[in-house]
Amino acid sequence: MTRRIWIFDTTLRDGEQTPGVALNAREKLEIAKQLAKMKVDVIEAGFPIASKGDFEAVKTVAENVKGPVIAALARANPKDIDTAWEALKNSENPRIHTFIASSPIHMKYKLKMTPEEVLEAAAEAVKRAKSFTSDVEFSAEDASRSDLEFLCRLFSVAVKNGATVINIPDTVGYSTPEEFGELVRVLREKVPELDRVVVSVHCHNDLGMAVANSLAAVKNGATQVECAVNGLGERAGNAALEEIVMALVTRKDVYQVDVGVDTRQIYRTSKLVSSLTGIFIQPNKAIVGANAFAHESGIHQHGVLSERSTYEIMTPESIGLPSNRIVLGKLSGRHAFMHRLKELGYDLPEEEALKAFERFKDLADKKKEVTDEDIEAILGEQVVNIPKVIELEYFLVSCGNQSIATSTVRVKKEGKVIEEASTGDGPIDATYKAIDRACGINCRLMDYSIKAVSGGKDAMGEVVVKVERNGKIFTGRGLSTDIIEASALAYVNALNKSFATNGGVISN
Ligand SMILES: CC(=O)SCCNC(=O)CCNC(=O)[C@H](O)C(C)(C)COP(=O)(O)OP(=O)(O)OC[C@H]1O[C@@H](n2cnc3c(N)ncnc32)[C@H](O)[C@@H]1OP(=O)(O)O
Ligand SMILES: CC(C)C(=O)C(=O)O
Repeated sequence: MTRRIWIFDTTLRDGEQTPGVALNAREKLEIAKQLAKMKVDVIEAGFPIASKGDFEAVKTVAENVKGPVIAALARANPKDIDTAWEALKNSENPRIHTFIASSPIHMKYKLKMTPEEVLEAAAEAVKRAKSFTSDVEFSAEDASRSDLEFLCRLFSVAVKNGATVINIPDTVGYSTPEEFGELVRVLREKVPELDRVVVSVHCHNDLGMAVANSLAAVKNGATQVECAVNGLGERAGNAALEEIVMALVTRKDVYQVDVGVDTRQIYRTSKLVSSLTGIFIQPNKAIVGANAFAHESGIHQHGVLSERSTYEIMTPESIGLPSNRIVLGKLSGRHAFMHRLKELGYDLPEEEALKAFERFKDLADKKKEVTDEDIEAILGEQVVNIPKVIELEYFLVSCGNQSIATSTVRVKKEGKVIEEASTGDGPIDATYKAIDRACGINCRLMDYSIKAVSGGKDAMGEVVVKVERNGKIFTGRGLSTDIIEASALAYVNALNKSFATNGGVISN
């Protein structure tokens, strides 16, 4: 039989210690309900002595969230413990979590207590908590920097006085995985009482090793892992719940343990926590970052499109994401582009598709991400194949709120390169007049419209113009990340259509 690991979620307690985060009772309840839906084993709802608001929040969670154990934190003193119980007492599964520091630094400078006094306070705290509930967790704060013999005595005292969960925190994220795994192993060996209780770990991420340390602890017999959604927590945060769970699930061959978490709720939980705490998730964050299941480079895209497991070690569906993402950009290749064309419903002859691919690559050089709208726009331009009697080679505009707009354009016309300049009512009018001069024509702009056809600051602008020449109206369309270029291209496109009706001849 495989060992079952308890997932103890501390998003609402240590997670709330993230600088800048404060959750009210309603927000804590919403997150707690989602954590229960995700089937975590324990929800640490808060630290009731901290404030009236946190007391109310823990009480609200305790009274309304069914399923997981609801824990509340308390220092090793009667008032904290009584207050924690007052907040928890209506829960169907209440746990008091009491703690005291055990390292020489913390005992001397912070608590100003001798080791014997700490032992005494721990024993009293656990006893008092036990008078309220059978489920009592005891933590030795800064355990990883404590004297081993003292830590063994402290844990032994806590269990003898009724603790049912013993937690070993790496409070300042100082341990390495080898050291921390060894600490768990040695404690289990030296403190026989630990056989009767849940052995828990609580790792901080100051050196970026919280998850690795927690997993090393699991390898060495820990049966509960304390963690927070999105890795929230004091300073650099706690071990990230989603990383712990997915590591245990994905590498079951290594850890050989089970968890009760419904992993398909991970993504939704992460989003909810991010939006209620206001702490944004970095795109390359493991499991829940926007890029965790996105593929941008051609070789990877080709691999994933042929067989997902080439570059995906877990499925996006397993964390509740509908699908992976093929991001089209300058590093993408033909396979991914053709695949997207098919998804968009285009079945182009190979030659056309390759032409579109070239245009896509040109655009991708100017733009971070090429969206579906960009591709639609590229194809829209390409399908209407107008002979290019004139081509815009170059333009330069100068304008400002205190100066007259001037535009210089270089146009290739019937094989010849012509440069002209003009002033105008704004940069676009000046550019259109300069193009007219270069072509030796006169036409009237009847209509002009512009819209963004994709999102973001680097959105493509699509300009549509209606131009009147010799009594006929021609529509032109231009597309670029630069709106003046889009405007000039639309105008040139309309002119080329007008020349096409005249057998490709430019006449006024
Ligand atoms: C490692 C962790 O994450 S522990 C949890 C940390 N979380 C928090 O601190 C958030 C909530 N905290 C608070 O709201 C406040 O700090 C309170 C309400 C707990 C205490 O506030 P105050 O009474 O104003 O004390 P303050 O925070 O300044 O100092 C902490 C006091 O608790 C004592 N203390 C710290 N840990 C413990 C402990 N585990 N058991 C007993 N006493 C403790 C300190 O020695 C200090 O005592 P002193 O006032 O006699 O010098
Ligand atoms: C209270 C304990 C578990 C803690 O948060 C820590 O040591 O980091």
